[in-house]
Amino acid sequence: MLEATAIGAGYGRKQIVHGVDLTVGQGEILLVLGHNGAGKTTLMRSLFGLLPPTAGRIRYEGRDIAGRSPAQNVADGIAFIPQGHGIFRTLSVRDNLDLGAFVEPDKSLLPERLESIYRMFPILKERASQIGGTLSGGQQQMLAIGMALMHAPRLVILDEPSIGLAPNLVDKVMEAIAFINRTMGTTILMVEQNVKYSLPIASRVAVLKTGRKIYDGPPDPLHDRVELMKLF
Ligand SMILES: Nc1ncnc2c1ncn2[C@@H]1O[C@H](COP(=O)(O)OP(=O)(O)OP(=O)(O)O)[C@@H](O)[C@H]1O
Repeated sequence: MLEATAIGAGYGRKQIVHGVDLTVGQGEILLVLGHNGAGKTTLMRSLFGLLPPTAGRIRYEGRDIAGRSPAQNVADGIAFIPQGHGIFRTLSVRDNLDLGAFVEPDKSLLPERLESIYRMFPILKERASQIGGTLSGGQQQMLAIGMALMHAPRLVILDEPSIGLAPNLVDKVMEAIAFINRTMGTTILMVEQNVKYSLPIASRVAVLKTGRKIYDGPPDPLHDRVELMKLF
């Protein structure tokens, strides 16, 4: 579904990502691991169009998308959920969800979509009129995912959805991501630091180290702590 080849990215003259190849197959959950500062966020931002890559090619569903704007990518079925959720903190839960649907041209699809999100995250229905910024961290993450789902993306890019969450909430967020993947067929590209909770839901894993990919393969070998440590 997504095929990035020899991606380079950075800030000004500071090159952060060096020649990374990354493919995400239709229906996969690709987990991107790596220590702090490895360049995971920089890579995701460049794939989504927030930071134009300095090198390489990005193909999505067979089309070249390098250089496209985030708005064009959203309209083409890609959602990006940034670190720290990216919700509108001063707006209500319902208003956030409505804004998530902003790019959907067929508004008649929205009531059913909203109901399915409420079924998935009943807390969002209970708190529909509450101001987003007053939700707990876990609830804000659910809202960010709900907003993304309002435009029925085919590919969701998530940047560290577990950050700042208590372990029981991390578990719930991972469960929700796996559920969306399984029931809606949504392809997931997810950056995480929390190996314990993210590895069990991954179909494949890529590990970045100082801007280079050093592992790309099945999650199974990484359940072995010694193998995992070799990569960090
Ligand atoms: N806007 C920016 N301007 C300049 N340098 C930046 C910018 N954003 C990130 N960097 C640098 O790029 C490097 C990689 O950062 P990045 O956020 O991509 O890593 P990461 O793997 O996502 O780390 P973390 O897991 O801590 O979020 C770091 O050295 C960081 O300081």
